[in-house]
Amino acid sequence: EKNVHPYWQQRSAQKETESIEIKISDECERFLQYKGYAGVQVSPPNENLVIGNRPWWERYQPVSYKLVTRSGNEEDFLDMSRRCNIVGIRIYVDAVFNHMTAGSGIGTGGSKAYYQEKLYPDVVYHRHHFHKPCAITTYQDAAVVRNCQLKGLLDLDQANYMNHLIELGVAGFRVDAAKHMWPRDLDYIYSKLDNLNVKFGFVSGSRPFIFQEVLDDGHEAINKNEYTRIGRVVEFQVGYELSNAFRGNNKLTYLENWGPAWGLLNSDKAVAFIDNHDTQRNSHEILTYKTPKQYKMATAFMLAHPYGTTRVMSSYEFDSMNQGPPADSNGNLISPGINHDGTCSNGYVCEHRWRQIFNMVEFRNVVHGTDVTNWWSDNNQQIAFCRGNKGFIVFTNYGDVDRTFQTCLEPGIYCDVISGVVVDGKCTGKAVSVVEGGWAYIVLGALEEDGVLAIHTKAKI
Ligand SMILES: O=C(/C=C/c1ccc(O)c(O)c1)N[C@@H](Cc1ccc(O)cc1)C(=O)NCCCOc1c(-c2ccc(O)c(O)c2)oc2cc(O)cc(O)c2c1=O
Repeated sequence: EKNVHPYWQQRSAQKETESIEIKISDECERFLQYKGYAGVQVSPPNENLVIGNRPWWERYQPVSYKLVTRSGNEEDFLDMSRRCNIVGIRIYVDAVFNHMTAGSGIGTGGSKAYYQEKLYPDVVYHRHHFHKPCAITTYQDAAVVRNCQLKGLLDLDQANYMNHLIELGVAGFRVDAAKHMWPRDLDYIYSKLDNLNVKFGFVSGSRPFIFQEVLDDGHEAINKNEYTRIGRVVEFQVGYELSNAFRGNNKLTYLENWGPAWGLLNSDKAVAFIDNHDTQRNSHEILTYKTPKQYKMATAFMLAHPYGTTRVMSSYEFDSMNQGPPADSNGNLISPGINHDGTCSNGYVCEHRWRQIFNMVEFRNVVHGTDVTNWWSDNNQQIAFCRGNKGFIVFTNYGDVDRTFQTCLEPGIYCDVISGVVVDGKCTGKAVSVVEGGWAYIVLGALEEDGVLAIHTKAKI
């Protein structure tokens, strides 16, 4: 609280009535800034259709671009943007502008929108703005995928919504359903976007960071490479292939050439991630918090490897019966509580607060700019590698590791940042002794809580 203006101290005093967006402000100040996170991607902040049982996907049914949802209103959004940017945490908005909700009788919008007649009084659209209604009957014809309605959703394009968010201090956008929009249309929209707002600490002339959701399993007419010229693309293959490997369906040793050799986009064009809001609920292959050991190993590998700009998921618990966010009987969202051990309560998973994950965020920051060197494997399910002379990591997905490794590090005692943290110059988890020449004897049992051990120069005691 020491470096927070009294206004904000008074604000954060209001506990229970706080919106989700205010809670994100709190999290930026009390946690994210100290763990080396660079930003937060927030759920669509624009008004959405209210659907009876509040499914998670109602947030992807736009009714207007008014910044009012169950997560908060425009004032809350500005509070979040100000307080997070002050401590160096950027805000990225999940922008849904391919379509408006078709309503189609599945809900009631707050702004008197008339979906069937396609009149949205709170936005500038009218009938002639919409594509002729045709259903997406195939993903093998690019024109159909882009010109027809996605499952009854209405098509539109639009940029002033994003400029309003840029004015409020947003650093960039996840472009939802980009696959359903022509690259040239998106290029035109992006060209209309303002530079980032210097009042929030951005360097003058900075451009919004754009990352486009293009669900491309490699078997459809539309190819993710069509979008890399105009912005970054979220690389689903990262989550797919790392889930496959750490589930034991592929040998870890094959990860030696991880990157474009695996069919992945070039590193500077990719946003790498394991799971997202959609794959958590609709993919059976991609790992989630529900398989914690493998999930942490896949996330650790993604963060330890230089590939891409990485995104960590932070979830709330769900099951097939209740896929939506924690809410009370009136539908008001319940915010996460923070337990004494730093984990979240009230039905939130908060993977970003798991020690093995936030410590690997620090690992990634410490080794930034170095290459993967000294790759080792047992030709099967055990691998290890250095990142320059800054970090070393070892994985076992089968069998015990019990041997000496070249860690590429200076001699000394290093704390394993997976099994513990460094507190007052001591390791709460394992300690690794590196001798002259960088050699260290390391034990990592197959049955331990985590199948990873990682050390780096900032964890030296
Ligand atoms: O399951 C869902 C929502 C899924 C979804 C939502 C946001 C995403 O970012 C996403 O990737 C998926 N929606 C449910 C319910 C629904 C919603 C709208 C509707 O008109 C009909 C039904 C559903 O069963 N959807 C049909 C299968 C999922 O088809 C959707 C896809 C989608 C799926 C696979 C693809 O290869 C692809 O290119 C797009 O993207 C959306 C994006 C949206 O912004 C809003 C949507 O409704 C959807 C969306 O329905």
